[in-house]
Amino acid sequence: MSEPVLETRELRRSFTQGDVTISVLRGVDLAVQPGEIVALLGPSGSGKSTLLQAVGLLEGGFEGSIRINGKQAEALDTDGRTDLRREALGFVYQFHHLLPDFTAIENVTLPQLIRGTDPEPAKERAIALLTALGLGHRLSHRPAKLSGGEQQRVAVARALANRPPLILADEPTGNLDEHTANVVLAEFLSLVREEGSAALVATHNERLALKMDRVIRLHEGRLEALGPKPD
Ligand SMILES: Nc1ncnc2c1ncn2[C@@H]1O[C@H](COP(=O)(O)OP(=O)(O)OP(=O)(O)O)[C@@H](O)[C@H]1O
Repeated sequence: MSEPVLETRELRRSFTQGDVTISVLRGVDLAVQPGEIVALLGPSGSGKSTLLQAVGLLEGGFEGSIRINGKQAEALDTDGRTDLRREALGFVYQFHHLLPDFTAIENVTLPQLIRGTDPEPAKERAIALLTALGLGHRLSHRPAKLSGGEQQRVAVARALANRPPLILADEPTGNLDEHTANVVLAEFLSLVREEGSAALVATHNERLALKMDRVIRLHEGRLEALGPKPD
C-alpha cells in the first residue's frame, strides 16, 4: 500500500478556560490513503472542527504527530507549514469564505497565482472546474450575486484549483437546504474522485457520510471506525 496522504498519531488537544480544561482530542490515530474520501462523523462539540484545524496546520496547541504528503508537520517552522499547506491541502468550509469583490473565476484563479501558476493556465483551469460544477454561465458573477449552492460550488472549485492531494472539508454543505446539499455534495465527491484527490469531510449527516468511501466517528476524543460503506 502507498504511504497515506495524511497520518496522525496520538493527536491531542485540550482547551482551558479559567479553571476548566476539556480534552477534545485524546489521542487520535488516523490514516487517509491517496484518493480516499473519508467521512468524519460526530455530534456537535465532539471535536470535528478541532481535528480539521489541526491537520489543516492552521493552529498550534496540539500534541502528537501529523504527517501530510510525506512531511512531518510538527518539525516545520511557520513558513514550512504555510508551504506544506499550499502544496498539499485544499479547504472547503461551511460558509464559503469567498472574496466578495472578486468574481467566481477570480476567486478560483487567485490561489493558483499565489502558487506561481501563470495567469492564462490558471484562468483556464478555473473555467474548467467551474464549468464542471455547472457554473459555466456564472463565471463573472461576484459571490453576492450567486445562490448559496453556487457559492459553495465556487468554494469547491477553489479548493481543487491547485490539485492538492488532500481536501479538508468542514460541513461543506451544512448551510444549504437538504436538496441542494445532496446535489452539491454529489458534485463535490464526483469532482474530487475525478481529480484523484483524497478528502476528509466532517459532517453530522450520517446519510451524506454513507456516500463516501469510509466513515469514521469521533467519540470521547478518539476515532472509531464505522467501516467501509456497505455495497
Ligand atoms: N478555541 C477554543 N477555545 C475553547 N474551547 C474550544 C475552542 N475551540 C473548540 N472548543 C471546544 O472544543 C469542543 C469541540 O469543538 P469543535 O468545534 O471541534 O466540535 P465540532 O464537532 O466541530 O462541533 P460542530 O459540529 O458543532 O461544529 C467544544 O466543546 C468547543 O466548545
